[in-house]
Amino acid sequence: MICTVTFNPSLDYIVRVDDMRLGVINRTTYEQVLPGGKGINVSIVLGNLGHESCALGFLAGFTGAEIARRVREAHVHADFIEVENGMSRINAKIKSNEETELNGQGPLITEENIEQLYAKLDVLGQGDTLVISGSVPNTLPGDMYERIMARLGGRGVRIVVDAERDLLTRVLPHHPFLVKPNNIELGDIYGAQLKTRADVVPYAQRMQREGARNVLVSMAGEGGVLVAETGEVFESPAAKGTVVNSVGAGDSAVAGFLAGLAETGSYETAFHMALSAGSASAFSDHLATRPEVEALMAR
Ligand SMILES: Nc1ncnc2c1ncn2[C@@H]1O[C@H](COP(=O)(O)OP(=O)(O)OP(=O)(O)O)[C@@H](O)[C@H]1O
Ligand SMILES: O=P(O)(O)OC[C@@]1(O)O[C@H](CO)[C@@H](O)[C@@H]1O
Repeated sequence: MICTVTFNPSLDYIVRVDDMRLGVINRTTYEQVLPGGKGINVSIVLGNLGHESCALGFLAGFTGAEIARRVREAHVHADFIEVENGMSRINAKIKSNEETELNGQGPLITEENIEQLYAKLDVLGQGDTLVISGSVPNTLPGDMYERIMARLGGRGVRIVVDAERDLLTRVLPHHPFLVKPNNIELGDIYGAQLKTRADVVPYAQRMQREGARNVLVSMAGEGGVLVAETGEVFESPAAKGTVVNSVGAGDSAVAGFLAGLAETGSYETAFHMALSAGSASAFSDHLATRPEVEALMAR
C-alpha cells in the first residue's frame, strides 16, 4: 500500500496575466482551479500511472470540501481528517513574464487531529510506502515529519520525504527511503549555489551520507540527478518541450520514481520515469498521464 500525507492541501488557483505589475489591477487571460498540495499531487499522478494510493491529510472549510471532491473525482482514495478551525488554503500561481506563487498558511491543526493521523498511519507495516511532503501549517511544531518517522521506525515502512530546509534535514537520521529536494533547496541546505548536474552530485552524496537512502534532485529544465542506495549515480537532462504549467512537476517526479521502481525494480528506470513524469506535467495544463510519460520515456 502507498499512502501520501499532505498536511496542508490547497486549491491551486492558476492564472495567466499579461505583463503582471504590482500596485495596479491586473486582469487574467486564463484561469484554472486544481486540487493541490504535494502529497495529493503525488497520489493523482500515481493513479494516472496505474498505481493505487491513499491520500491522507487535513482539510478545513469550504475549500477543504472542494479539495476532497476534486481528489475523489480524480479517482484517488481519500481519507482526510476534517479540522474545525480555519479553511484549507487557496494558493495563487501567477504565470506572467515570471512565475510567482502565493502559498497560504492553512488551518489550525490540534494535537487531537495529529493523534487522528497517527491512528491512520499505525496500520502501515512491512512493504508499505508513505510519502510525506509539502509544508506544515505554521501552527504546528517544526519536528512533525521527524515525529512521524520516529513513530513508524522499525516497521519496515519506506518513507519518502519532499520538504524544504529543517523539515527535510531533521528526518535524515531516520533514514528516509527517498528524499527529493530540487537543486535550489539542496543548495540552500548546504549554503552552495548548485547550477549544473555536476555541481549537484557531491551534495546529493553528502545528503545520502547524512542518512537518506536514495536522493533524487530535480532541476526543472536541467533534468536531475539520482544518487541511489546501490552506490550508482544517474544524471540526465530533461526532455525538451514547451512548458505550460510546471506546478506539481516535482511531485510528478516522486510518483514516477515510485511507479518505475515498483514496476521494474531498477533505479535507472525509476529515475527516467521520474524525470519523464515531471516533464509530462510541466508540458501540459494537467498532471502527467501514463501515455504522456511513456511517450517521453521512449524519446
Ligand atoms: N522546464 C522544464 N522542461 C522540462 N522538464 C521539466 C521542466 N520543469 C520541470 N521539468 C521536469 O520535472 C521535474 C521536476 O521539476 P522541478 O525540479 O521544477 O520540481 P520542483 O522544484 O519540486 O517543482 P514543484 O515544487 O513545482 O513541484 C524535473 O526534474 C524535470 O524532469
Ligand atoms: O506550501 P507547500 O506545501 O510547500 O507547497 C504547496 C504547493 O505549492 O505544492 C504543490 C506543487 O508541488 C502545489 O500543488 C501546492 O500549491
